[in-house]
Amino acid sequence: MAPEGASLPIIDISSYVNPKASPESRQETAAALNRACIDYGFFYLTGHGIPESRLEQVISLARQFFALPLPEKNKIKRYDAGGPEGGDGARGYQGMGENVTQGRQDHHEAIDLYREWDMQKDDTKTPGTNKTLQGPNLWPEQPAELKPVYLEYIDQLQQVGKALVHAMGAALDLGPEAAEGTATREVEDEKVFVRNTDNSFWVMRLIGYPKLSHPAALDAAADELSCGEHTDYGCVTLLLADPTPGALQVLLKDGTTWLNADPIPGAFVVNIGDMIERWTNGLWRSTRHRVIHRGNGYRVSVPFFFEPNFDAVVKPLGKCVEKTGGEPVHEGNTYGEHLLGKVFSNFYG
Ligand SMILES: O=C(O)CCC(=O)C(=O)O
Ligand SMILES: [Fe+2]
Repeated sequence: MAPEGASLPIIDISSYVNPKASPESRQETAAALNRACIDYGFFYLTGHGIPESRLEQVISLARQFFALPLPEKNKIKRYDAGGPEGGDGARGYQGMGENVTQGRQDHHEAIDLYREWDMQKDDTKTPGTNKTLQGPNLWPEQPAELKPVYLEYIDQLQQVGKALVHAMGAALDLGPEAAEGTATREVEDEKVFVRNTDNSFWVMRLIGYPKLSHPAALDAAADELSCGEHTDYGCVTLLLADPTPGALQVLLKDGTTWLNADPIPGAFVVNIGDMIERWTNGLWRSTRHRVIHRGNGYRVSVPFFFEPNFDAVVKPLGKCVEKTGGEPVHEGNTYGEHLLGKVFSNFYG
């Protein structure tokens, strides 16, 4: 385990949320962010402007949903794409143990929400069925406030995501924003991530973790995992979790030390995903993490995955290739292709 008292860095993003902030304050934020991304790939995010009361409401509504009887939760069950139930293989409620990471069952249940499909639909399907990801979100009827509160929260999160990826572009020293009219999606200036996420194909998971019946001793490999070891496959994750300590653990760069990422009230736990690792040509790594819920209560977390646009081409940025020795780690493909590959392999399969 990590030395007692060790903790992830804290990044205050207010200088990028506030349009009037000084260049000096932005520079300071960008420098701190660069260090956090190099050293950890994980950090706490404060100064985002979403009130703590809203964060508490989001957790409480998710908790109320998971406390419902199973038949009620199964009203929004996720079904395979193309089937008679009208599922799209991705959206909806997933029961306990359906999620698999590295071939092992995870001990959690979840609702998965995605950006609504606003691109052309594949019309080669049988009428009344959906292609993968092309169905509507399945919102629970109960609790009734969940949908309106979450829709507003998702709008707020996208603003935070935008400020954060802007700061990331600055932290990589990609250069000032290109002149208006010349800034296409391919231009690699400090706004490159902002433009390639301006129609973010975001994902949100509401996750419920019951108490494990055979949790491992603190240092041992776990018998039962709440969520197995993985990296996140997208851009940046803004995680909101209830106060349960000791559940989320982050693997430090030494490759052996697990650090508890215990929640700080009002802050998000943020981590970078595989798309940022690819864009930065490995300068910033997506960090491995896992969940082993050893407490007695029922733990709730709500990660928001702020992802690239579905059609964004994600390939190593020239400046990052230069800084890392000149060999690109990937030839590039669209985020949509990458995501579909994940959906078909049960994500962390
Ligand atoms: O519940 C958590 O703390 C983290 C969940 C997670 O890592 C994920 O959903 O990718
Ligand atoms: Fe994760």
